[in-house]
Amino acid sequence: MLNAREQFFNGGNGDGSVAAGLGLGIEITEYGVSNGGRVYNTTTVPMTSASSWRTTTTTTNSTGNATASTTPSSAQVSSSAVVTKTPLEPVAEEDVHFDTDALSNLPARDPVDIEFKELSLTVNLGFNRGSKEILHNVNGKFPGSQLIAIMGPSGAGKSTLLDALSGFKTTGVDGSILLNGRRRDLPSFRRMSCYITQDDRLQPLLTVNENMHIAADLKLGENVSYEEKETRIEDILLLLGLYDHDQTLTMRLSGGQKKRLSIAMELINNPTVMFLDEPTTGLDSSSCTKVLELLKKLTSQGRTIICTIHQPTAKLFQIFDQVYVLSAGNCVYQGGTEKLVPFLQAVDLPCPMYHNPADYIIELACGEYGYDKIDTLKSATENGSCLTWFNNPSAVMRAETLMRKNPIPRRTKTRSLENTSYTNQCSVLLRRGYIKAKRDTTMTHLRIGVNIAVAILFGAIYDHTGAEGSRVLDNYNLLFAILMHHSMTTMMLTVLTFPIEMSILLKEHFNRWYSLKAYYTSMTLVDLPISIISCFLFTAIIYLWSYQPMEWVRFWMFFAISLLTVFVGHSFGLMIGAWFDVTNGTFLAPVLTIPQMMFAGFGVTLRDLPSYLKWGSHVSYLRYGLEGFIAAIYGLDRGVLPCDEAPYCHYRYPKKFLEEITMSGDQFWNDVLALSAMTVIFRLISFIVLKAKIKSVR
Ligand SMILES: Nc1ncnc2c1ncn2[C@@H]1O[C@H](COP(=O)(O)OP(=O)(O)OP(=O)(O)O)[C@@H](O)[C@H]1O
Repeated sequence: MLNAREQFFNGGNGDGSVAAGLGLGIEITEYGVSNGGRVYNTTTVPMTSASSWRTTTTTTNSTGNATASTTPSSAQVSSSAVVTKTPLEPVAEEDVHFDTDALSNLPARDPVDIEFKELSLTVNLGFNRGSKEILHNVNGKFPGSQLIAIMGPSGAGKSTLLDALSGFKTTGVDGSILLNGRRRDLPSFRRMSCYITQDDRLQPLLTVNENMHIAADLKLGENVSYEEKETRIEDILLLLGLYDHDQTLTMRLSGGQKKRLSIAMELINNPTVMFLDEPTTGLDSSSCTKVLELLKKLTSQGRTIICTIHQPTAKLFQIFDQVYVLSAGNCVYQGGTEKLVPFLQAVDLPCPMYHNPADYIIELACGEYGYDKIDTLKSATENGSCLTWFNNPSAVMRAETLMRKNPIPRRTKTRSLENTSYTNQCSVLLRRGYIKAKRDTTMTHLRIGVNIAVAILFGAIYDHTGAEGSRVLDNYNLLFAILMHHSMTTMMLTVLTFPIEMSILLKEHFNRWYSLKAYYTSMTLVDLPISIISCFLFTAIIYLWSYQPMEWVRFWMFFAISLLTVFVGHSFGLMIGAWFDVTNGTFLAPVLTIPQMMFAGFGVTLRDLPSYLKWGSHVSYLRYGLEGFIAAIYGLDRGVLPCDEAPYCHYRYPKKFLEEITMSGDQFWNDVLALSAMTVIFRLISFIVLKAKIKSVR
């Protein structure tokens, strides 16, 4: 005899037969018995073709958890198996193929039961605005090896609950979270779990295969052989239907493929608990089904998978084992998906005919049928404490039983959360950075191209200014323009691109791929060659074209100041990019550069600055850059300048020019020191800001 849920989703009549609706669809009727009464619920699922049926065999394991396997064959019925039928998607040529055999190569995990009691989460609303409680003492139990959906209307607190359970959010969290009956030890829990964000934070310029290898090298480390990593990657790609796309750039993948790649990358170290924030958002119904079916398969090996989902269709809803529904931070239902209709009947809020129960409970949770109904549901579920509506309530183990059944988890000696050493992390991240840089049209190609183009433009405008005594002021303008170019281009590029990188950093760092220190070191090192190459090309072109003094020592001094200005600009941009989002960053970067220009000694000489503003010139990196350029071009006792273009040559003697701009031309090493110190200070601040940012989102 089919149970209520199976009949609801299959349209079966209790004997395995299906009520078909003459090609338009199938009418599905669910009925369950609760409190002595019948619950009726019908819905219509469109049917693509009469022949497209797949048989799902649902077996019940010893813990009462349902496991499902899908075959395209005709029904197989055994005493312990219930045969259900679901419409099969038309198989397109490029349709995804999940190789379930590959699943058997992934080591199974010991299931972990998650329980939370009186869980509340309060956020600070900012200075003088007080705080707000988002989760209100909710309770719940997520048994191991199950696919669990956290549902609820928008703003109900789904993501917040997921954040609290995964340990992504720790500030303002109150109450207890138990793993197999014991209080959660966050570091060990983070070692066994992963969090997959709603937006696919993937490296777009790497292929699927490269992304997988980087993840494997970061998560499995040097001790696992290449062959072993390769086998695991192959298995996961086969399992997730990505094997045929392993040479495709991630940015060219479809939404569903990106989602599967996010899952694939986290599967490499085989987590026991997986948290997914809205894995189906932005996907078409077929991709949604594929992603959820895949997750369901993963639970069969002991993994507990918890995802938030907005409002699943009837077809998607049936894939979940258990559902947890929130309304304004309170639990309004917890239990098996098949028990939802009987539950609603039991609380006297029967699901109307032709209504998807998932839709109906959300409507109730939204308060569409009155806010008193929310209170009714909340008290019926005892804010998540009630286990009556679980698929198999008698199989749900109490915390004490779980504690006795599961040994005390081993404590690891290492304090570090990452699986591999700092040097391994740096070398893998450097490799990833190198691949990205090679393909990055903005940070590499455009940057080098812009440097060449601007150098040519400046060269054409300031042709010969470096050698001609009558054009010293033009040359001075050129030096300042070069300075602005070096600082602004790198700064703005960083301000615009770093926030995107930041979101990937947050995800990967939380999932323990690498430490912030390793990330920062590799990021700094990856940028070095690009900065040096683009700066050298620029310097060579402009130096020759504008006829600056043909002395090697002056050339290298000029190049050194240019490069240091690039480093300061990059570090300054990084500081702003780490602190602010793109909008605020693009506004602030130029705004903060203007005072630096004012204090550079270019418009107003350093001598003429009001005494109370003199400090400004000491903190302006443009001042040190300009002074360094002047030392390189007009310092070192440069001789008399030729004056071929004009009869009157005011600055024939460079010393006179130096006097007028109140620069001595012998401060080169001080300027180098000041620029280097500023680079280090800005880098240090950026690191601290990044660290604080990572902490603050939690
Ligand atoms: N840091 C915060 N400061 C203030 N309010 C917050 C903060 N974080 C979350 N909230 C509020 O908490 C409530 C729950 O947010 P949450 O993102 O968990 O909802 P959700 O159910 O996941 O919604 P959605 O489905 O729309 O993503 C919302 O009203 C949200 O505005």
